[in-house]
Amino acid sequence: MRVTSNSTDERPRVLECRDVERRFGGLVAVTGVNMHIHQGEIFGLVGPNGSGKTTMTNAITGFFPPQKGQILLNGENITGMAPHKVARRGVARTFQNLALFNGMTVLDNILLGRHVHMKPSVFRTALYPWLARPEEIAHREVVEEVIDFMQLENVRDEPVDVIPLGLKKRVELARALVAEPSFLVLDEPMAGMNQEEKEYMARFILDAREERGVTVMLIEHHMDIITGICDRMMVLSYGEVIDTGIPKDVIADPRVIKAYLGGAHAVQ
Ligand SMILES: Nc1ncnc2c1ncn2[C@@H]1O[C@H](COP(=O)(O)OP(=O)(O)OP(=O)(O)O)[C@@H](O)[C@H]1O
Repeated sequence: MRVTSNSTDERPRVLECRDVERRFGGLVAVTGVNMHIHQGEIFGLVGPNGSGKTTMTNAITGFFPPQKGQILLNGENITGMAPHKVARRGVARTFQNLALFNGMTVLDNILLGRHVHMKPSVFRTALYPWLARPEEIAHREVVEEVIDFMQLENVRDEPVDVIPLGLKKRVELARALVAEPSFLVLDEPMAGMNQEEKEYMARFILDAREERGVTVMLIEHHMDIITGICDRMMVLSYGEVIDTGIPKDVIADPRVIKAYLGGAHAVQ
């Protein structure tokens, strides 16, 4: 099914969520969520702890499908689709808690992000290793280019567990980017970072949009980052949307101020 935009923004909608609901037992984690993200946007998703941000991320990426509503990616209904199939459609994500493989190098962790493009031809590769060579070289080229883009050259051969948190978060973003996504979902990519590291990460996200044409959904608690780099934002509270719009307007909304002052995070 194709969906056309009926807002004043004529850009195609990469993502559209319609009346999405997800429950866990008796707990309604999100309900009645309507949202859309245009091609090329950086879209912020914010809300106090437990408001349903990660639940929406998991619903979109196929990890926990919604029980009600629809999710459309580039006009295609992907509701309930398995995560690997969503990934093959150009969606990559990072996780709130680091999901890197300790003991492996930075390079090998990033290389894992290419798995969506790798052919499962273990048998053929074992018998005829030379057939796998061109494919491996192509994967390596993408990885090298992303290592350069994310400025990880100096730590490429380090075990990932010994590098600082700011760099680990950068490795996660690099692993998502080597999948060559068109839509990137970032779940708190700046958690635990100092100001300088946050600004670096914000720059990489902006560059990913400018230089790689990626559309971004950004979950963040740091309101200064959201207002600084997002084109539009949406606020969830207790699993429901309380406002969507350009950051300047949304952070002035009394309902948003109340939700934040009632929670752990203040609007800055
Ligand atoms: N797998 C799960 N099983 C049971 N309850 C869950 C599960 N995932 C989320 N929840 C509940 O759903 C609600 C929304 O949680 P969610 O993690 O989506 O919020 P969040 O906005 O991402 O919070 P945070 O900012 O703390 O990460 C919470 O009450 C949470 O306890």
